[in-house]
Amino acid sequence: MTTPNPLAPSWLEVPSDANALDAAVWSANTTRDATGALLIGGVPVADLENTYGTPLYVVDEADFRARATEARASFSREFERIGSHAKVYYAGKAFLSTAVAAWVDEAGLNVDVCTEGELAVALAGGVPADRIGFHGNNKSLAEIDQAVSIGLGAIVIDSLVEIERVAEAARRHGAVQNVRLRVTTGVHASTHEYLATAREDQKFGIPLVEAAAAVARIRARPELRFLGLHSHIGSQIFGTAGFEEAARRMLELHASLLETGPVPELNLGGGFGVAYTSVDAAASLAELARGIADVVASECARLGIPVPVLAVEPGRVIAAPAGSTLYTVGTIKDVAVTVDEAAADPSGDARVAVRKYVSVDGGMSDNARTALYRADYSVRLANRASDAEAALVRIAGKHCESGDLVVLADYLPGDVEPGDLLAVPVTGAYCWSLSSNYNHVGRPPVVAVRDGHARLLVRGETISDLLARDAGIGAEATRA
Ligand SMILES: Cc1ncc(COP(=O)(O)O)c(C=O)c1O
Ligand SMILES: N[C@@H](CCCC[NH3+])C(=O)O
Repeated sequence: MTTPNPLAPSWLEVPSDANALDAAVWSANTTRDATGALLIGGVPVADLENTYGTPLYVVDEADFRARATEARASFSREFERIGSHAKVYYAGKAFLSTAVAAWVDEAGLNVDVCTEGELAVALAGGVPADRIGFHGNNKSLAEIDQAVSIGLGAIVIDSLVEIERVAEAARRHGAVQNVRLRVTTGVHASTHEYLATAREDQKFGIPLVEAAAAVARIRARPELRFLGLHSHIGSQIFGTAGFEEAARRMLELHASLLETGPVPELNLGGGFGVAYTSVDAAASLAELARGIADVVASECARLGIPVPVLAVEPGRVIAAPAGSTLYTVGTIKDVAVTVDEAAADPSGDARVAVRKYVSVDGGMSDNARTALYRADYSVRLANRASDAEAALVRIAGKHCESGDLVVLADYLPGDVEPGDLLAVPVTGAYCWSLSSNYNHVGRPPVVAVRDGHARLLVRGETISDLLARDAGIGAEATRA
């Protein structure tokens, strides 16, 4: 048994088996074959590497679809139990391609988009316009015009000026547009500061105290139909307490608005957290749906109002656990690090521990979350299993930036070597969608694996693609 490395974070335990695949973080159809190599959706990772190269985003299609179906079923079951009806929107920002849009459509979900790009993909994937919602704190006039012209299911108004903008577009098109109003409840969701969206001092929505006046302005426009309020408290939130508190605050306002007109729906947004490592304890969709339903039912009873139709917008909880990323190891360095407490030892007897820096062929360009939020991930050897003693590793990328890290800390078999394949789980949300071309590295492809077959969902970018976008007219002309 390996002794714990003093450089490891306190939550990270030395694994009894550094090859084990914890079901809490690996997609449902990830296994090891008889040789110890990973199979994802029944496809050997060596085949994926040979066909598509690395880095590679791999989506376990059956797992993704099952999570989409479960989201719809859990919220429908619980909301119908309290006499409501669920409208479940998949938040496309987590990860959207035309195939993914078709999967969620087939699972009976609506789709939530926040740009004309996401809208184009959802429509190209065959999602009917009336099942799409449009968000965003700064929708362009063109985006609003397009949304109204194609009869989008709902536009979420995010600021006062948008009331006029959407109404004007509807007037031009002779339409009546369904709208929601995004309200900031002041709930301080326990998540990374950059992922909290209902605190006072941020850009989304309008404050609770200004909402009634805004709704009056919406209702005064015959081109708009007020569907109800919208709240989204943030993302990667564990537990149900934040959502329940937001529901309470929203229902108070909802009830007061019912005194002056209809309010058929309430949208409580997304933000449901997932386990990124074995120590994260994420609530199940069933628990979340039950907790929200119970609070809504009791608040509506207390306020003496009918239970509205309830909308939710899960993204990460559907997409993240179904995805993983494959990398190839390039270089490895055993870096001797002075352990902090020992360094402060007056005897001067500083202790040194080794952190193994394992560098892979991707990095912050395919997974920005570690650099952006110091997000934790885990990692496993993918091309083989090994009995070697576990070593503390840090998985670094290939970018010219010391913060270019994919996995801050985990244990891998200590014989990890250049050429090995590594797999990082739970990368199905906000990895491809946040990817970049930093250092002129092309975005990796995305493949779906299912029943032993792989199919390309999104083509990777080659250096030729990047060069083709360069508007310079070639070295000769530039230098002339
Ligand atoms: C308005 C809105 N709805 C839904 C989501 C989806 O959130 P998540 O992927 O955390 O479920 C987001 C992202 O935080 C959002 O901004
Ligand atoms: N990009 C964030 C989530 C943002 C959610 C959208 N409002 C993440 O990777 O966790």
